Amino acid sequence: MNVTIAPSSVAGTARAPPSKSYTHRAILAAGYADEAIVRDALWSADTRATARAVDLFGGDVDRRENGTLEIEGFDGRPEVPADVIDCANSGTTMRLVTAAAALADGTSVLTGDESLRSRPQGPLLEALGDLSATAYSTRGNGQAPLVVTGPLAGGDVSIPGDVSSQYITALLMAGAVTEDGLEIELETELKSAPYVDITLEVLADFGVEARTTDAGFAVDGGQSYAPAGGEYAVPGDFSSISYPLAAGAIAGEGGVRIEGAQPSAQGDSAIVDIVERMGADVDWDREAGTIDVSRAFLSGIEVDVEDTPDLLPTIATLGAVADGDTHITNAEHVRYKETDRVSAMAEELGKMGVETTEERDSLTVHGGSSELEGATVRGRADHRIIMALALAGLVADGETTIEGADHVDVSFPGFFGLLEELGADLERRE
Ligand SMILES: O=C(O)C1=C[C@@H](OP(=O)(O)O)[C@@H](O)[C@H](O)C1
Ligand SMILES: C=C(OP(=O)(O)O)C(=O)O
Repeated sequence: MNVTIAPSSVAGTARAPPSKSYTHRAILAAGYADEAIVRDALWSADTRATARAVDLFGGDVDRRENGTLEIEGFDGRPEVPADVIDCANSGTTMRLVTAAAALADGTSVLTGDESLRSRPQGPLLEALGDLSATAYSTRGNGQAPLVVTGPLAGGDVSIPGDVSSQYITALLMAGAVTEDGLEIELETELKSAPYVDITLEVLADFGVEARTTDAGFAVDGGQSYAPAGGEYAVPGDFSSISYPLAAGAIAGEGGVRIEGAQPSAQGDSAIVDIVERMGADVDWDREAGTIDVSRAFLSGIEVDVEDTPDLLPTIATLGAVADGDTHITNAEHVRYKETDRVSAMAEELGKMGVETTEERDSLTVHGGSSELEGATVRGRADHRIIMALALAGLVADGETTIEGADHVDVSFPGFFGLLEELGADLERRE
């Protein structure tokens, strides 16, 4: 699907979709449990991949009409899957499920789409191999397809922290049901650290204790997953909220209200502060979970995305509209996502007349020098690139066509419907 957006202003109320990160963890935690109910779950291409893995491990994820997931777990002991586990486009699924597969008494095979088969899995495979499992890449390049043979007893392991925090999440979630537990030593500084905080929060909500240590993290073995009252509810997604929030800041003449924005462990709630620092008029009522934003004159700022890699595409678009330079630093790990998002935003915004300076670890967007020009841009099969370019289309001069826009299904299936409801003038073509 291609989407063409004409210059538009936006106004009205947007409901935040449920958090993708919390949903993945809740589905898998329910899998590790005997049974659990997960309310307000995100049902998207990525979270369906995690649900499929739980099914293949011998659990059963049943989605009711109201969106509630009734999950029968595999009770800490995954079966050897009867089929290859297809993680589709989801890095979170592949990392979390690789560690779960290492608990099975036999061999699992994991694969994914072309993008996922190019992302780094090596450090996690090595960590599992250093424990009692066997884990390797079929091509010997640290990328999927992956073959994992368990079982895993637990022990001490070390792993880099600057490639993906998902390795830590994966080890902590699996470690809790090993015999001996896991002591995880970080070999390098941890990037994307708030995602491990999300994990610790979900584990605690499922009655599992894990902790930070001087060297990294630790989890005792022999624990059971069970949420209080048998139920768990997923909060709203701040990475997704970044798009209507930025739309309001650049094109929200009538003001945009976002609902479902209760505080949680998500580092990406930093987007509220970022748009405010750029000069937008923002009011976040944390108790009510509402954010009100309206259009204002924006100025470029410096933003460190070490903790918040998924915000880079949104910040790049905000920087393109703002006056002056927006300097996005600590961004190397943003190159290991569905696409190399640093280059992708530099190149696609470049087609719209925006000048950028790209370095290995940073992106500077030289905003405000001239008006954005409508252009045909490539979505690069990356949901966040597509959504960030759609924002640019709201304020560009002339029409902007985003090729391959269907991939928003990965994290925000209702994205274009929501933009339309807010008043955006857009057309979909199959
Ligand atoms: O654990 C998670 O839910 C995620 C962790 C982050 O990845 P990295 O830890 O690989 O940076 C983030 O980019 C991804 O969208 C979701
Ligand atoms: C990088 C992302 O997710 P994942 O790592 O799960 O593919 C994302 O949602 O931006």
